[in-house]
Amino acid sequence: MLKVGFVGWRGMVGSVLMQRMQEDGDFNGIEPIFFTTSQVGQPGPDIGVDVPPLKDAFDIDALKALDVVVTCQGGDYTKPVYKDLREAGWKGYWIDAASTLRMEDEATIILDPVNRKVIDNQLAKGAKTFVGGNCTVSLMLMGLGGLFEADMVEWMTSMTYQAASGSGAKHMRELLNQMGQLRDSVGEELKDTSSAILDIDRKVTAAMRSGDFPTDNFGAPLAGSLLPWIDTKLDNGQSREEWKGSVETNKILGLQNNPIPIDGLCVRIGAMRSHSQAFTIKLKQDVPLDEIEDRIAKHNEWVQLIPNDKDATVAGLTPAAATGTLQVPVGRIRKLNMGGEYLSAFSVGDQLLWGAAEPLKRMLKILREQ
Ligand SMILES: NC(=O)C1=CN([C@@H]2O[C@H](COP(=O)(O)OP(=O)(O)OC[C@H]3O[C@@H](n4cnc5c(N)ncnc54)[C@H](OP(=O)(O)O)[C@@H]3O)[C@@H](O)[C@H]2O)C=CC1
Ligand SMILES: N[C@@H](CC(=O)OP(=O)(O)O)C(=O)O
Repeated sequence: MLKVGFVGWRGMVGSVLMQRMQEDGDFNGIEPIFFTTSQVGQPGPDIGVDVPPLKDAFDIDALKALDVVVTCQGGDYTKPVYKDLREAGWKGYWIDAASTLRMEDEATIILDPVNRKVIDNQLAKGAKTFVGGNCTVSLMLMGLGGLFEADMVEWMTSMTYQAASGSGAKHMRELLNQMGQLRDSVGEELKDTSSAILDIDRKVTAAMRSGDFPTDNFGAPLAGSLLPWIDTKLDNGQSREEWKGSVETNKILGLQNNPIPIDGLCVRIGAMRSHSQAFTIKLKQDVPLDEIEDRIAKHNEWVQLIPNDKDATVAGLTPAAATGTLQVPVGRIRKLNMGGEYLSAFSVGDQLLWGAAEPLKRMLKILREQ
């Protein structure tokens, strides 16, 4: 029975992973051992089977006894511990949600409905390090995997609308506090349906700009606004999040030697936990729309084709519709005015499921089936 250590299981991503593993009975047939960076000795989580008290996540000897480490603890944990553990001679499997190791040669980015062949090849070569992809990248590939599989994409832009959860739990709380503060600033005026909307707007804007508006986490108002920058700046003017779109996609697809150009702008919006993306895709050839839709729809069981009409779009192609589900709706598929090779599409997906926890959960299952 595989001895599997879980680190970061009580965080936001880790909690989603625990929930999904319980739903699918994934704790049966493994020996789960739970680790912590702050609560050593406390009881482990209730997962329906007995588990020992929490162990120290920095105890290299305890980690060395494991066959698999699954970590959702973040890069600050991965950075020192992975190195120390490998240097101590550990040959087990490391499955990680953090971005730290993704672009390392020894790491495979995991998204098995898209790159199962790459994963299997790496396993056959003895690879031991498997890392979940960036959330926008994984969600884009889950939605448009059919086009990449058919080698139809010459280049692509992705303009994102990313949810607060991508920055963490504190940011989700801050977004809600911002929303509440905006609403409260005009509570009386909203009760009076004849009050002037421009007065309401002026008050809301003043509230957003006031010194007591809660912005400690985002650094600026997000509710009623947006933030067209995610992560740090690179020398070429891209944000790191934008850079990941290209390098991670091509690594997942095994195309590092002949990469598909992908770029765009990443924007934080006031959604809670589903990321959306608008794509402009330059196809290699002018392919009829019905063939394109067919390839997208048949690629995997989670992609959900949304007809390009208003009712279907506002009902099904939104964060409100996708959150909490494994579905990846893709819609607004149409040819652009620029010509038959130019395609638009829009996708939505829960960034804590396919964007974070689900690929890790599935990788553990792949290891068990070996
Ligand atoms: N947020 C996201 O969208 C994505 C995140 N990731 C990766 O996953 C990592 C973890 O992200 P996320 O889950 O958002 O981080 P969290 O901040 O929710 O959790 C991280 C750790 O914080 C500790 N912690 C301290 N206080 C609490 C508390 N009150 N409740 C729960 N945990 C607490 C826990 O460690 P302990 O039990 O040891 O104290 C926990 O494992 C990220 O750093 C990133 O690398 C990857 C993809 C997407
Ligand atoms: N950066 C993503 C979330 C995330 O954690 O990404 P990564 O796994 O690449 O660090 C966002 O802000 O929406």
